[in-house]
Amino acid sequence: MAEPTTWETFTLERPEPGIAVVTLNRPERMNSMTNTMFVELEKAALQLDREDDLRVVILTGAGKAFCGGFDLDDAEGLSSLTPIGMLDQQEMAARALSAIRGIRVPVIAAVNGAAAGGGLSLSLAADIRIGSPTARFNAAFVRIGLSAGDLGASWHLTRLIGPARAAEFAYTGRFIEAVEAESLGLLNAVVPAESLLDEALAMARLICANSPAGVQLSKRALHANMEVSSYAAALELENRGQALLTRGEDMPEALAAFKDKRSPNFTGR
Ligand SMILES: CCCCCCCCCCCCC/C=C/C(=O)SCCNC(=O)CCNC(=O)[C@H](O)C(C)(C)COP(=O)(O)OP(=O)(O)OC[C@H]1O[C@@H](n2cnc3c(N)ncnc32)[C@H](O)[C@@H]1OP(=O)(O)O
Repeated sequence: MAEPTTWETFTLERPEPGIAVVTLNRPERMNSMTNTMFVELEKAALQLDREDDLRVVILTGAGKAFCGGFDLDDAEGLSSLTPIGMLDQQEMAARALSAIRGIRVPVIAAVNGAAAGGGLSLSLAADIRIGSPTARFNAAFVRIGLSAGDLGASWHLTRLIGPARAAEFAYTGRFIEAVEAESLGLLNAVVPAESLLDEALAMARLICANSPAGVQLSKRALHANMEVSSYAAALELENRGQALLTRGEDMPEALAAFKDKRSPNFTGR
C-alpha cells in the first residue's frame, strides 16, 4: 500500500487499503486554487488513476472551507497575460479538474464548508458529494466578472439540478446552503461535521466491497451516458461493459460466493 504523501497544496493519505484521501491544505486561504494546486492535483489524479489496488478517492478540505475557488490574490498577476496566455492558464486549470473527474474509481467529495467558484466546479468533478451542515455552494464567478461556464460547472449543474435551477444559481451567484443543496441533489447527504470523513469512509468501504471492475465500468457508463445522444448508444456501451465483465474472474467468484452464502473475494481481474 502506498505511503501518505504531502504535496505543497494538499495531503494524500491512505487510511485503509483501497482508499485514498486528498485534503486540500491551504486553510488560511480557504483552500483557494493556485497554479501549483492545479499542477499538483492533475499529477496526483493521473498517478492515482494508475493504481490497480485503488478503489475510492475521497476529496476534502482542511479548515472551514472546502475550496474558495481561484486564489484571488493570484488573480492580479494574470492581468499581464496575453489572451492566449490566459487561455493556457484556464486550460491548465481545466486539465486538473478533468483529471480528477477522469479517475477510473469513484471520487467522493466530503464538502466540509464553502465550495465557491472553482471550488464548486471541483466538488462537481466528484461523482458523489456528502456535506457537513456548513457545506455551501456558490457560482461566485459572476460576482467577479467571470462566467459560470468554468471548469465544468455549467456542464454539471444543468445535468445535476436542471437548467432552470442552474440558471438561477449561475446568474444570481447566491449561496446554496447544505439543506437546499441536498434537496436539489447537489449533495447526496448532509451529516454532522464531526462525522463527515467517517461517513465518506463508510460509503467508500461499501464501494470497496464490490467488484472493482463492475464499479469502474459503472462509472464509465454513467459518465459516458451523460454524453451519448441516444438510448441505443447507451445500451451499446452498457452491453460492451457487461460483456467485458462476464469474461473476468469477479463475476464467477460472485456467483460462487452467492451459492456458498459467503462474501465474495473480488480481485478486479
Ligand atoms: C477577477 C479574477 C479573475 C481571475 C480569474 C481567472 C483565472 C483563470 C485561470 C484559472 C481558472 C480558475 C477558474 C476559477 C475561477 C474562480 O474560482 S472565480 C471565484 C473565486 N472565488 C471567489 O470569488 C470566492 C471568494 N471567497 C468567498 O466568497 C468567501 O471567502 C468564502 C470562500 C465563501 C468563505 O467565506 P468566509 O467563511 O466568510 O471566509 P472569508 O472571511 O470570506 O475568507 C477568509 C479568508 O480567506 C480568504 N479567501 C477566501 N476566498 C479566497 C480566494 N478565492 N482567494 C484568496 N483568498 C481567499 C479571505 O480573503 C480571507 O482572508 P483574510 O481576510 O486574510 O482572513
